Amino acid sequence: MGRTGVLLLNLGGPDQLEDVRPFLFNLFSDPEIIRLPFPWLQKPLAWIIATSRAKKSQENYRQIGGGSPLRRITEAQAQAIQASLRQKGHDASVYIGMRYWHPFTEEAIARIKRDQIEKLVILPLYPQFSISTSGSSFRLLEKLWQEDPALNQVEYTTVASWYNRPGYLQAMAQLIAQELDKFPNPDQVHIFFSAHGVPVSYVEEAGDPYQKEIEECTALIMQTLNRPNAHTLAYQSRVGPVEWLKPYTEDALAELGSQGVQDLAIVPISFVSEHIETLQEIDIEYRELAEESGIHHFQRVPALDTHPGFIEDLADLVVEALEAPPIALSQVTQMKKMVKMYPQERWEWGMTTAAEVWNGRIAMLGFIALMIELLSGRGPLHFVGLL
Ligand SMILES: C=CC1=C(C)c2cc3[nH]c(cc4nc(cc5[nH]c(cc1n2)c(C)c5CCC(=O)O)C(CCC(=O)O)=C4C)c(C)c3C=C
Ligand SMILES: [Fe+2]
Ligand SMILES: [Fe+2]
Repeated sequence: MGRTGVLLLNLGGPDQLEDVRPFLFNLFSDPEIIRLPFPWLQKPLAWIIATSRAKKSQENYRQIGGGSPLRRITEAQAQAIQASLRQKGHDASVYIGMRYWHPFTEEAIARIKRDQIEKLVILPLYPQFSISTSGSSFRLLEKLWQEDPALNQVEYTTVASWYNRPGYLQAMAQLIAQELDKFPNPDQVHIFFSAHGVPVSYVEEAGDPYQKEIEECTALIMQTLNRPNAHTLAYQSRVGPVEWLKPYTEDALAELGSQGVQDLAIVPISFVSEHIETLQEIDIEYRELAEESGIHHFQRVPALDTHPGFIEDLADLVVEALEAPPIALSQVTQMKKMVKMYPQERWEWGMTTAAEVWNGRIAMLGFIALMIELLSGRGPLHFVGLL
């Protein structure tokens, strides 16, 4: 067998406060994160949102030590997977490809080429598939493959999602059980699954399987845990004025508090590492909100990070993927049936030339209004909290 590699895909996060604004710019420049009918608007809008959000976001990163721990944790996960693969007799090199910050996916691909990797497993570190996460990274890789004929020499396979793996479910159940057992009455504790949200339109219009996979994952974890506790699933980290998946975490916490729930264990479910949304949003903001709502005992279940059972399961997943027939990047997006990734075939309201002209005029007016709002500090986007 030739040289083997594993490419771990992840989001990336700012290493220091100065990185926050360019990191946000990269994130909002991604059409899978903000979907605009006019590609030429993408970068100016990304610049505006990144610039206006940077201060608030920097403050959040300051509260967790001045940067994201994501790179450090992902590197530890990569090393642990590599070591586990070696123990299983597979001499593979593990690479990290982040979508919005260093080490970028492009850098990982350059290393893979330099090391003359012949067989590659592409493995997102997101248990569930979303257009906005794994989908965005797959799309970028598709583009890199199209642009560089040398990559055709790499025989690769792709893993779309893996939220139903027994080893992952057991590791999650074990971490939850450990947290429940810290309470005086473990069976009375309400288990609160908090998933990262996405806009409703991703699921209902674009066919993102994310919500379905999150719901199935929650049910499977509860089944594996095999305890009598009540549980809730809600969605956190909403950005912008559009409707996101509901219930929102803040509303569901307030509702449970008003129902008299006092003991609660919150489980971050869409991400396998500690990051800004566990360390800041849950540990600081939601904790405060829960306490105000009367939930006096609020424990957060830690992220998996380098949990040995979890790492071993990912290493097994890599071995299985190497032995199974290869899955192409294009197949992965088709497998998630109906998923329409940007650019969409044609926007309904852009079918006629007249409509195109009007769409352009409206977009230009919107852009001017946005600039005025940014300069004046007043306007509808400030009102709804986006700026
Ligand atoms: C599975 C997890 C994630 C989904 C789904 C997701 C969708 C999504 N995110 C934004 C906007 C932002 N995300 C930000 C940070 C961030 N997002 C995830 C995970 C998912 N995002 C993680 C792990 C992180 C943190 C990385 C780190 O630094 O530790 C941010 C920046 C932080 C902030 O300013 O709040 C934004 C903005 C959208 C719009 C979206 C779906 C469309
Ligand atoms: Fe996000
Ligand atoms: Fe957030």
